[in-house]
Amino acid sequence: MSTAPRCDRTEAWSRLADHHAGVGRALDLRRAFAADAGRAGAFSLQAPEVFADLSKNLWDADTRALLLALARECRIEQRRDAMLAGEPINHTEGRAVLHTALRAPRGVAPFGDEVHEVLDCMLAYVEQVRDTATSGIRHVVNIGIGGSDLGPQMVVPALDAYTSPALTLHFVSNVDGHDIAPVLRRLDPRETLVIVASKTFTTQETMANAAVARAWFLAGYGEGGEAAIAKHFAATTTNVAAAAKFGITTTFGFWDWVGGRYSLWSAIGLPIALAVGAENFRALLAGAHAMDRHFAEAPLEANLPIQLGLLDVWYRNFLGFTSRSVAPYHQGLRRLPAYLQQLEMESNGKSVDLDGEPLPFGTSPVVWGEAGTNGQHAYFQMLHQGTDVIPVEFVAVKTPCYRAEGIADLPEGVRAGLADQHHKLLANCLAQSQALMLGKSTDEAMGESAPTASKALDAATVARHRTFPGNRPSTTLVLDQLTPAALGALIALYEHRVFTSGALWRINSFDQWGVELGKALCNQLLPRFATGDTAGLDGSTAALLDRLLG
Ligand SMILES: O=P(O)(O)OC[C@H]1O[C@](O)(CO)[C@@H](O)[C@@H]1O
Repeated sequence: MSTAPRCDRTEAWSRLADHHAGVGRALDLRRAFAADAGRAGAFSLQAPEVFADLSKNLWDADTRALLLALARECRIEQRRDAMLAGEPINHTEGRAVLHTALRAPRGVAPFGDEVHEVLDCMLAYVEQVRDTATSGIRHVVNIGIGGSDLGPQMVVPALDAYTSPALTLHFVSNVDGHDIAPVLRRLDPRETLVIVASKTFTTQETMANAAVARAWFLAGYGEGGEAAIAKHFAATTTNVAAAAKFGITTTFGFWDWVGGRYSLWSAIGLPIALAVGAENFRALLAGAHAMDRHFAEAPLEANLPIQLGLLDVWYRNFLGFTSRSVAPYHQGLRRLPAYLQQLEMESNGKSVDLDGEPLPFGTSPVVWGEAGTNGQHAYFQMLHQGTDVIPVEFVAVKTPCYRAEGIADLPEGVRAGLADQHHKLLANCLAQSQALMLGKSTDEAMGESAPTASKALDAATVARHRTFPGNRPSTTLVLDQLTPAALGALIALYEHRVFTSGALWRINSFDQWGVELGKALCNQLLPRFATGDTAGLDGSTAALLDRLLG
């Protein structure tokens, strides 16, 4: 276990506290930009595939220098290297954390051969299935939850431009039958491949859905159904024996050193590879690997994941911000906030350090968001004028990319309309970060006409309602295009950023004991749904059970 100090026990932490008490908490972005024409450049970083404008954040050169000193005192580089070398840094489960090995070129990483054997095998299978004229498969249903669902569910629409029109992907995760029933209702078992994705192959939701899918398949397939399961079901799991017991013979394995929320690069990525093909899946891995190299090799001053992680610590522990909103201005990235919720909140939602000592400071922020511009018409009101300051992370993509067969045939007028929409999208993205920062003073509001304001109110009252405090921080990440490589790099960037804040907080970012209690209580409650027995339950749970069964 790392002996590196916890962030709050370092000299840099005390210096940051002093800095915060002085200029650090009073930084005004408008004044900072006015005083420094070079601020945008000084606080921008280029990492592989991802450019980051960090200049609209509430920090200055001193803040950044102190945060970098904090990172060094917490031995961030040694801790990173320990992870990359395969040391068992997930000490509560005695496991290494080696998702980076899944995207390293052959021969480079620990376990490289084994990883590439499975990858080659999986991608050969992918190409067979994608030859739909021969395979007869037109639909793929991925059954999995959490890390066995969110990654593929986020990546497949993001890479829509690269997907095959011959295969349609469906995702089922919830134990609620309202998830699987509408999916299966529309499908023909003879044209369907069901993937049962579960690291453990014991997860209640996934096992229940897999059993329903199996029953649906056998009922719909008719004669020869049992034998056809070999062709129409595949499993992605570390528990190959359990998959075999379920009756699945096509299995792609992975290893206990791949955390569920870090697993889209492993066999759990099978639905992604089926959607975009082997070459594009390899490009996704290569993009992530490029970001891994950046994380491993760039000096801290130029290291984007580390700087993002440091900003997260600054915001959470010094400025007291409890949440961060993610606004991808690309409809294909609409599931990115949900994906990041698991990545960050399951990793860093911890309240004891590596030694099990309670932490005296906050850890994971709430991560939430929605694709722009949709979020603007929902919760951005609160971001601009609410009482809480919530840093926003914008993701913008310079060049749009549509699935060729859909767009090339479209009339010129439609294509011109799409190009115009893209500029509107990007203008909205920039305008939101500008508005958050610039705000609008009451005097400015007084000077403007407000034709829709009630005539019953005096001008000063109306102006106070139309005032924006401004000085609200944001980061803007820019990708040139949402290619498989760019998406791989973006996801890896987030993984390493979560590692960085977790390492400074000296927590184990790679276990998830917090999900266990609810699972155990659910298993205790379940038999009561058959018997109606409420004996020994707390009053609320007993009354709710009665109501649900009555
Ligand atoms: O892949 P499995 O084993 O079905 O687990 C699914 C998910 O359940 C969790 O264990 C808890 O939510 C996640 O960490 C994991 O991604």
